This record gives sequence, C-alpha cells and structure tokens, in this order.
Amino acid sequence: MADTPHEVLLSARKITKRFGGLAAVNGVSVDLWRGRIHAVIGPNGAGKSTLTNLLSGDLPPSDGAIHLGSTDVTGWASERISRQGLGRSYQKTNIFLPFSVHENVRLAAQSRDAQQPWNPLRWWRDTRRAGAHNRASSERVDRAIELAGLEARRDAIAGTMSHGEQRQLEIAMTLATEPQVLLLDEPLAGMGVAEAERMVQLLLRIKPGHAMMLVEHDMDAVFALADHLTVMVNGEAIASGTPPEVRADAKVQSAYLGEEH
Ligand SMILES: Nc1ncnc2c1ncn2[C@@H]1O[C@H](COP(=O)(O)OP(=O)(O)OP(=O)(O)O)[C@@H](O)[C@H]1O
Repeated sequence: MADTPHEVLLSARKITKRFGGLAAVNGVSVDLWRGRIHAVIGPNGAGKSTLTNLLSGDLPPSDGAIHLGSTDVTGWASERISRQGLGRSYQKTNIFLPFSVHENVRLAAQSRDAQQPWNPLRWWRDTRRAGAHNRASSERVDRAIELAGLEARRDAIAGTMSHGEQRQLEIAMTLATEPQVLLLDEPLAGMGVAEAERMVQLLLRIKPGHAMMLVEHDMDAVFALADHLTVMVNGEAIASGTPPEVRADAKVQSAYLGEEH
C-alpha cells in the first residue's frame, strides 16, 4: 500500500449478514481512509457490532465484498485478516490481568505472526524460547506503549489498573500488531469525563497513518473525533457523510439523534 494521505485502506461493498430471517447488516458499504476516523453510530441493535465483526473476519458475510488495500479478503478468517494489516480492539477480553502492561503488549505483538488464534499462555511459553523473535518485536512493543500513553505504567499489573488505563492497554495491544486499519469498538464505554477526554486525545494521536473505524455511543466524542459518519438503523446505513451533513439529515434526526439529543 502506498503512503498517500487519505487513500482508502478498507472498502466494504454492500455487505449483508443474515442470522436466520434477520438481516443484522443489510447491504452496507463502508470506506476507511488513512488518516481519517469513520464513526459508526446507531441505536442498540442497529448492527454496529455485527458490521465490525464482518470487517474483522470474526463473522463471514452472507453477501457483499471486503477489500483491504487491493486484496479481496471476503470470507477470510480473522487471523489472516489481522496479518494482512487490520487490528481490532476487543473490549478488555484480550487483556491478561495478572500480567504487566509490557508483558500484555509483548504477547499481543508476538501474536501477529501467529498461525493460531490468540492464546496468552501459549505465547508466554513460546516467548521464553524465542530470543531473537523477542528482540525483533521489542521496538514494536515500546512504540505501542508510548503511543497509547502508558510509558509510566509499563510495569503496572493490568488487573490493578483503572478502567481507563485498561482501555488504553487494549489500544496499545492492538497497535502492537502494527495494523494500518483499526476497528475500535466503544473505546470510551464506561469512562468518566477525564478518562474519556484522555482517550479522545489518544485516538487523535494515533489517527495519522491509520484508517480507523470507531463504534461509539458517546456523541460528544464522536463529533469531536469523526471525519466521516455512518448512521445505522435496523441493519441499514440510513446516512453517511461528514458530521455536519449527517447532523442536518432529517432521517437521522428522527431516527436517532433526535431521540437522544
Ligand atoms: N450471533 C447472532 N445471532 C442472531 N442474532 C444476532 C447475532 N448477533 C447479533 N444479532 C442480532 O443482530 C442485530 C444487530 O446486533 P448488533 O449487536 O450488531 O447491534 P449493535 O448496533 O452493535 O447494538 P449495541 O449498540 O447494543 O451493541 C440485533 O437484533 C441482534 O440481536
């Protein structure tokens, strides 16, 4: 992929996911551009998580096509898509609580070249054997910790950290795989005002060089961060455009923003 600003790094065309009779995602198209944040918003059950799972390969689409750069990755498994340059955060579920920040990020970095699904214990064992591999990934680990603003917490045990710091750690772990495309699922969930502001600053810091999709319910953060917005309702994208365009859309106002704001 050439290093051009605002090139499309991920493009999904008319993707659909059916669960029995329900189209959880119905003919949705999404582009993610390098250096831009594309926020996906919508009420509960609109299909945002399902869309994320389709783009990451955690679910295969029933229909439609997904390209990562020029590569057609439709139907690829998540590990293969991850190695192709897509990273996603999984709301804390990947954090190994008894380990330090540094150990967690190192394990995540080393999972990048893995053929197997993520398994912290397995990687812990393997890293003790592979000295050269450790050195190769240590720069990546340091960069990810620094970018996520956790240098001072490098040796902190993950389980003892605040909720906000654990969310920062999730981002650091995602960055450690050096993705070009980042899918972030509610990175501000459960945060207080100060923590949320710190996360907004963190996301702005990592925006250059990455194509980001942000699923988020915090509308202040969404409008502070998003360059592009897609609004989903009942599995469909009812509007897509810049934040001012979407804010002015009458369908959006009645279907979503109008209800809550
Ligand atoms: N594995 C599944 N099997 C059956 N139905 C599912 C499955 N996953 C999601 N759904 C349904 O698909 C629809 C969309 O769900 P999804 O979780 O993608 O919405 P969402 O926009 O992420 O909601 P929230 O904001 O609450 O996280 C819902 O009606 C949900 O019940």
